[in-house]
Amino acid sequence: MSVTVRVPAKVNVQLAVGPARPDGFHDLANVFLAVGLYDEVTATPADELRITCSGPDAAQVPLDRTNLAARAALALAERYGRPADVHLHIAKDIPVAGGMAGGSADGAGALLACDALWETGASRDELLDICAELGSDVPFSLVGGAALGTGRGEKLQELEVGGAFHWVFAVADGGLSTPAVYREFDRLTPDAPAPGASPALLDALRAGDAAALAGAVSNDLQPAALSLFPALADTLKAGTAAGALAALVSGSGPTTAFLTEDAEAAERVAAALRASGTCRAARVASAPAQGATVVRAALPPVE
Ligand SMILES: C[C@@](CO)(OP(=O)(O)O)[C@H](O)COP(=O)(O)OP(=O)(O)OC[C@H]1O[C@@H](n2ccc(N)nc2=O)[C@H](O)[C@@H]1O
Ligand SMILES: Nc1ncnc2c1ncn2[C@@H]1O[C@H](COP(=O)(O)OP(=O)(O)O)[C@@H](O)[C@H]1O
Repeated sequence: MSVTVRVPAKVNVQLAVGPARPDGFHDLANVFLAVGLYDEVTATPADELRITCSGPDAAQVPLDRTNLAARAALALAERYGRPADVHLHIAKDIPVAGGMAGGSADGAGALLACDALWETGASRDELLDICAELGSDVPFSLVGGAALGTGRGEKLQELEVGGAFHWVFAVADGGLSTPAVYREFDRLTPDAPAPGASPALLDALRAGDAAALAGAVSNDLQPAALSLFPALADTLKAGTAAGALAALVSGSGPTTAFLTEDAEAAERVAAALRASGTCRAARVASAPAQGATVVRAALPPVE
């Protein structure tokens, strides 16, 4: 038996960041939107825990127990007092270290896949608790759609979305470390106010209104990401010049995100970004996307 789970990437349409807390994390008003770029995690019984990864960025993914998929399997196995005897294969399509929560997606995907394979009977709330232990963004990868994350981003309130939004993601050459971007935020923003969600942004999501959403998106980590990766300013300019309604850094970056009017506009902006030479790749995706979902449960092939 093997189980395959598909998990989406995310963009933060609002990322409001407060001051550093005593535990080193930052309180957030983090409006997550799941987008249609996916990793797939397949769990198959094995003698011991083993991680493999395929895809263009596979070489950048750790295959040891620091991999979020491995940590998810170990956490679930520990909770249910059983061995984590599973092979997890990650088919990776989400850019690595790009601010699109690819590692978090694999953590949520592995958790759901192992849960189905081991038939633990864990409740949704139990799975969400394990996700929150794995990382601030992991609960959202399980839930998908759109949600407001408060606390360090792990406390979720699901949001209504009234229509499809069409995005382009420009993948940068290189990655950014999330802790380094938060540290740069602290340096640049010594008096950060308490974060709050924007009512105009929540209205725009509810209405499915791309122009209104474009006027309301914001990312408090963007100045920090630009400070550490100044070339991103050229990518943002190229997408804006090509007609994007809004251009912003995705989360801690360095992937940049462009909101467009419709699917055709997204293809035009993606082509212009590719031609601009300011990014490694440009990917089109629509939102909202479904959270972690079992897409296949199959018996092994007969030998
Ligand atoms: C910035 C965001 C926006 O959604 O995502 P990415 O752009 O990295 O994908 C998140 O806040 C990243 O969440 P995630 O990547 O899960 O972070 P974690 O593993 O929990 O924490 C990694 C490190 O990021 C910093 N961190 C994270 C979350 C938070 N609310 N405050 C923080 O200061 C801390 O330095 C922490 O040690
Ligand atoms: N399954 C995974 N996929 C990708 N990166 C992972 C994974 N597990 C752990 N990591 C580590 O997490 C770091 C951040 O990766 P990722 O989640 O892709 O980016 P981001 O946090 O910017 O969205 C990587 O540099 C890598 O060392």
